Amino acid sequence: MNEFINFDEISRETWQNLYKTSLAPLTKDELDSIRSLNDEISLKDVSDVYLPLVHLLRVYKKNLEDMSFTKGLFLQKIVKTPPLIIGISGSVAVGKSTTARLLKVLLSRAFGNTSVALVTTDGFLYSNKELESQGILDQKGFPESYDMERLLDFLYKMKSGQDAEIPVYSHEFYDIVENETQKIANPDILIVEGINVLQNPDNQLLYISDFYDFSIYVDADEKMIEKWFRERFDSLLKMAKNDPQNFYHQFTKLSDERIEELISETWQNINLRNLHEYIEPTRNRAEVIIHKAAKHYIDKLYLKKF
Ligand SMILES: Nc1ncnc2c1ncn2[C@@H]1O[C@H](COP(=O)(O)OP(=O)(O)OP(=O)(O)O)[C@@H](O)[C@H]1O
Ligand SMILES: CC(C)(CO)[C@@H](O)C(=O)NCCC(=O)O
Repeated sequence: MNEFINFDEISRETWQNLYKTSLAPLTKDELDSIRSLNDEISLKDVSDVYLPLVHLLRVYKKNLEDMSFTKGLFLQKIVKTPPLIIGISGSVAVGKSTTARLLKVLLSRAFGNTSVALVTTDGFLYSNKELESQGILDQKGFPESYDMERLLDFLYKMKSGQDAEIPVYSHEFYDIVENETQKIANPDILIVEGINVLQNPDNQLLYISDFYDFSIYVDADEKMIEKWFRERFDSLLKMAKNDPQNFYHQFTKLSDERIEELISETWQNINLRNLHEYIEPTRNRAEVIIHKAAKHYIDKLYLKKF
């Protein structure tokens, strides 16, 4: 069966005209804050693709508020609207965190007086020490490398209006950071970004996907994603050159051939395998698939029909 049978394929040209009216242009401060996230982000993408997406999210948010109100009427009590939870998934290095950070800026702008929090599921990876003791350090990113129960518990707390503290992962240290946590205090909107956002572990009473009100899968041709993975690896090496604390520092002393081998092995045996086996199979659970072509240019989107 066609995987996209349940989706409308929408070209960028059609999408950008779906909601053009009454969008105020971005202010200089907003443009600066977007550029500071990643100075490569195309501002044309922001106005053509992300602003209509924010409008669609407004519809989902309103729907959630209406539902809480109506439920309250039925139960004859005040039901507080839970936070709108948005999941963002896709391959390693496809651009999930950049998309998530951009969306955070745009949602804060679009919904005045609304707190928007962003977390990455990287924080729910087991520490290197734990992965090593289970003999699965080379499977970082695979389902068994995450504490999914803790992630579920966190999402449950968020939906029930409680505060939470979660662990922090550092790409530079390649590990969970000891004695550091991220505090999340009862936001109105929560963005959860990670490769496993749409994965449902077996034998759980609660499904992770039950917590999302909206979900996005960032997609691209795998040759393209490999290119972005390689570019990011290069920039991590550059950043690590003069920093012996950085995990990537050890690689800066290797020959170009050895580095090439290392990148190819990591991509082929870990990240690409993970994409094929565990990440891509969750793609059709998303509400929206954002498809990127060369240079991160968004060429089309898929919107779930029902
Ligand atoms: N819209 C964009 N425009 C230009 N460059 C981008 C864009 N999105 C991502 N990138 C670049 O692509 C690379 C991967 O992006 P990012 O770190 O956001 O990916 P990710 O999916 O969150 O990766 P991971 O799962 O490993 O954390 C980075 O080098 C980033 O600078
Ligand atoms: C932390 C994850 C799992 C996800 O962001 C990923 O970036 C990662 O580190 N994967 C392991 C293989 C690698 O080093 O790319």
